[in-house]
Amino acid sequence: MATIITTNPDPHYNRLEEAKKLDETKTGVKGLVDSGITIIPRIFHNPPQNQPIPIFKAQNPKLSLPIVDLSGHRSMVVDQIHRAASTFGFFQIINHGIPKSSMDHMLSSIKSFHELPETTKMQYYSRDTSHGVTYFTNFDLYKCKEANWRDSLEVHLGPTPLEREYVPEVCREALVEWDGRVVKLGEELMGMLCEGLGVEKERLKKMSFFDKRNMSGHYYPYCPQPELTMGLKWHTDPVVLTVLLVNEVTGLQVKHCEDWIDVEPVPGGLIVNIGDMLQMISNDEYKSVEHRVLANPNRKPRVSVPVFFTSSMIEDSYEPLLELVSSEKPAVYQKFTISDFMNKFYSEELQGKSVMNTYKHSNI
Ligand SMILES: O=C(O)CCC(=O)C(=O)O
Ligand SMILES: [Fe+2]
Repeated sequence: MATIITTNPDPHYNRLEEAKKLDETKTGVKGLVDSGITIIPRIFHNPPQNQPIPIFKAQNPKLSLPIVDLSGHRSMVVDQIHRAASTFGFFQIINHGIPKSSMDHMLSSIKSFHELPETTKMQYYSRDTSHGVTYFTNFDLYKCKEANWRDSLEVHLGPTPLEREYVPEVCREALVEWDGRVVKLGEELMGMLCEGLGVEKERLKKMSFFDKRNMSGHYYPYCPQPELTMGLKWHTDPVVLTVLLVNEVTGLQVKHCEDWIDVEPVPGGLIVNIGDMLQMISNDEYKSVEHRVLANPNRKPRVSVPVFFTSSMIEDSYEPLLELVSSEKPAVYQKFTISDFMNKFYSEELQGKSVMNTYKHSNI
């Protein structure tokens, strides 16, 4: 029989009660910090083997993510993006056409939301996403083994038009503007990613593979014991593509050849990463790569704003594109629907790549 390793020697620790207690404060992790705690609750403790060691240092400081200058010659840009997406699964882009002022406005609006007076912010706290706007801590709080030191505001932007009245006023204007800009950029990136694969972008459009977008406004407050927990545990994104805006507080790490590498955000740049669904339909040509965020040891909060692109046709079947399948490179994945994929994703805690792997053909 397998030995069950428990890191919980405290007989009084009750995970569910601790989760409930945190949830009922409706002020998330930031609320804990504001209450002046210096010892983090047990629910945030990672087992020693999952704690980031050496703390705050990547294992391979010499490696860094490719930086792609979108103002370069198109064929060169397509080639660079193709290479980055097939290896790191992550890259940074500069000269992407979104003004710095718009990026700063988006980041400061998300920061302002999380720093609203508790009584105002609490009104948005919920685990019900039906209005398309929710503020919460740890979407998988009741399922995860250990919680992350992070709070989030989640907004469903499209294709169903955003219900503006549900969006907190402090970030409404910035968000609507960001959405408009990021949709254009996402389309442009997807076009180049398709070109790199030799696939017509119209094919994906017809499949509605890229028509939906969700935004998260994450806030990683100061953590008094950052060596014991994570800002966000390692995972891959269960979407097609992610365009990520971050402030200057570092913490994001990307896995590359068994090493964790630090992402040093380029001023004015954006981070782009391939999601599981693009890896699957590209028949493993593009890679959806594991990443994580360290708990923030700085007094200054870390703010990040990913926009996740995915499909709204949740009952349609998707599979590796026929153009990318041959006798030398047979289809790696079976057909999948977004609804089945997401049900599997939400039934587990956010850790690992297990969902994508469940669709692998058994002979691969
Ligand atoms: O905060 C970050 O930089 C990354 C967030 C992320 O990976 C996610 O929300 O999926
Ligand atoms: Fe992610």
